[in-house]
Amino acid sequence: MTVSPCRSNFFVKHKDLYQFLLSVQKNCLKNDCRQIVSISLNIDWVDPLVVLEKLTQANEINFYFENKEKGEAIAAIDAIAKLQIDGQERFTQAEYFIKSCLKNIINFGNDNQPFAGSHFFCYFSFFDRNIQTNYPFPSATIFLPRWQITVKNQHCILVNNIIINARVNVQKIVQNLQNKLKLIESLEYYPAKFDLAANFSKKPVTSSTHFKSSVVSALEKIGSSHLSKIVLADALDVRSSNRFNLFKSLDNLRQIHPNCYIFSTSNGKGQSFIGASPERLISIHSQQLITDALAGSAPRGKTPAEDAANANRLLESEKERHEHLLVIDFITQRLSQLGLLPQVLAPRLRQLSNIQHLWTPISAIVPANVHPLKIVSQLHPTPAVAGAARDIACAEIRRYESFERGLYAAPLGWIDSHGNCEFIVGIRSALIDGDRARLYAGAGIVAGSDPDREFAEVQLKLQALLKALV
Ligand SMILES: C=C(O[C@H]1C=CC=C(C(=O)O)[C@@H]1O)C(=O)O
Repeated sequence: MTVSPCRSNFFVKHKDLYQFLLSVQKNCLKNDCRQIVSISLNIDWVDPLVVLEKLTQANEINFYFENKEKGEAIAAIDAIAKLQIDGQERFTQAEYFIKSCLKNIINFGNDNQPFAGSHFFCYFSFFDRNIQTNYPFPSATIFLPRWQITVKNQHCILVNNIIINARVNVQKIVQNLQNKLKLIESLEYYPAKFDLAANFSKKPVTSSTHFKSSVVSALEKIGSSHLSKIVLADALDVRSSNRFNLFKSLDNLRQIHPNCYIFSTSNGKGQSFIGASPERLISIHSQQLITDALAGSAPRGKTPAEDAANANRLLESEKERHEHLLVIDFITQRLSQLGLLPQVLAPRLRQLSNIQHLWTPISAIVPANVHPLKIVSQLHPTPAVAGAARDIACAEIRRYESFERGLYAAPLGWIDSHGNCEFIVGIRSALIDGDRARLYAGAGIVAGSDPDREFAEVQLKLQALLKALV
C-alpha cells in the first residue's frame, strides 16, 4: 500500500486566493451579478480514476476519459453549470451555452498549463431525439464540473470551478478546497480487491437470425436504392448477481484496451454509460484538427503469421476499402463545406487487442471563428457509424434496430476555453444500471458483405467489452 503525498502549492496561494475571491465578490456586490472562478492547482501525481471512485457521490453527474497512449486521464465530478436538451438545435445550443458561460469565467492559478482552467464536458446521443421515453440520458448534456482532475504525462492538475455571488461565504469556499486537497492527498492506491465471483446471464436483444436477415434485407436495398452503406448495431443484455462495479470495469477496460479511449459518464440517477472506443471524432490543439476515418475490419490472428495474413487481406479487400473510402469522402466533403482544407494522411492499420481496422487520419487547420461543436455537428454521424447516404441510412437504422441507440456511436468529449477539444465516437459501449448492462456494437454493411461474417464481427466487438465488465 502506498500513500501519495500531495505537495500542492495551495498553502502558499491560500491567502492570495482568499483575497482574490473577496475582490471578485466585491465586484459582484457592486454590479449585482455572479461570477465563475476557475482555480487551477498543480498537485502531486494521483490516478484520476481513483479520485473519481473516492470522491464522486451517487447523485452527482460525472465524466471520465482516458487515453493511455497519450498519457492522459481526466475525471470531472459534479456540475456547477449544466445544460441538458433534446432536438435538432442541440449542437448550436450547446455552443451558445459554452460561449455564454465563458464570458462569465475568470481564472486563478496556473491557467497556462495543459488541462488548467475551465473545461466543458459534453455528450450527445446518436439521434437528436430518443424515441424510448425512459432512456436515461437526454440527447445532449454539457456541463462545467465542480472538480476536474487531470493527469498528462505524469503531471497532475486539479481544477475547482466555483460560483461567487454576493451571498457566498468565501472563507468556506477556501476551506472546502483545502479539505478536498487533504482528502486527495490521503487517498490510498492499492491493487483492486478480489471480488467474490458474480454469476452472469446473457440475453441477445436481437436474435442472430433477425440480425442476419436485416443484413440480407439491407443488402437488397443497397443494390437497388441510394443506399450504399448502412451500419447495423446489435445489443446484448447482461444481468449480474452483483451490482456492476463501474470503477473496476473502467480499470479492466484500460488494461485490456491500452490503445483505445476509455470513457464513462454517469447521470447522477444511477445509470452510467461506459466503453472503450478506438475512434476519434475530432481533436483540436492550437487550431490543428485531426479526425479519424476508421472503417473496415478483420480479426487479429492467433499467431504473427495469421495476424499478418488477416492484415493483408484487410488492406487488399475491395469491399473493406470501399467501406472505408465512403468515410474518407464524407469527412473531407463536410470539412470542406465548413471552409477547411482537409489533408488526407497516409492510410494505415489500427490494431487493437482483438480486432484491426483500416484507418486514415485527416488533418486541417481550424479558423478561429469555427467553433469545435460546429465541426462535431457537421461530422456526426459519419458513415463509420451510420452509412451513406446518411439520412437514408439513419432512417433505415431506426427501422431495422429494435432498441434505442442512445449514447451509442455518438460524440462525447471535452472543450476548453481556447477552442482545444477532444471528441470520440462512443462505440463498443455499455449502458450500466445496477446489476444490468446493455452492451452495443455494430458493423458496416456494403455491397459484398456476408451476413455471417458481419454477425461474427459484431460478436467479436461485444466479447471484448464483456470481458471487461464481468
Ligand atoms: C460501429 C462500430 O464500428 C465502426 C468503426 C470501425 C469499424 C467498423 C466496421 O468495420 O464495420 C465500424 O464502421 C462499432 O464497433 O460499434
